[in-house]
Amino acid sequence: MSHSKIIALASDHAGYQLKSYLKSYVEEQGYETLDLGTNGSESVDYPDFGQAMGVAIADKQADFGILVCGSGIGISISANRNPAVRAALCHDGLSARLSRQHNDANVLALGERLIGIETAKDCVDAFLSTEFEGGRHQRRIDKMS
Ligand SMILES: O=C(CO)[C@H](O)[C@H](O)[C@H](O)COP(=O)(O)O
Repeated sequence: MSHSKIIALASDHAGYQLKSYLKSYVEEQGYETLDLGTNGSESVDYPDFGQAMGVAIADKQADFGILVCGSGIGISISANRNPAVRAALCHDGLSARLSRQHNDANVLALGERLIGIETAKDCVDAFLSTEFEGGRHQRRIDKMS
């Protein structure tokens, strides 16, 4: 099945393996991907990749983003400095689902050193299959803009 949506992915060195795995995972589901790096295990700085995600989302080069660093914390903080980004750091599928339903999150952040592959897949599946509910939640999103 092919999707019209483009998923941008970015990580630092500590998230590189999970980012690579998830890139293939979403491509197998028919999504187009935009890989913003990093491209190996050499130590790099997560703000460079969080900022790259912010630009990709702000410029509408991608519909959604997936960020990975060791904990997911640094790279999500970095991406959230861009006003176009609502990045949600998730450790379980329910959080990922709620981040879409209530927060209209457009970027999912994960910590490779904290969660396993199956949990990461649960998060991605929930994130990409859940719609924003709007209504009272839209009012709250508007207040953040
Ligand atoms: O930002 C982080 C922690 O808040 C990430 O986990 C980074 O990936 C981590 O800090 C990288 O650490 P390293 O010791 O340089 O590999």
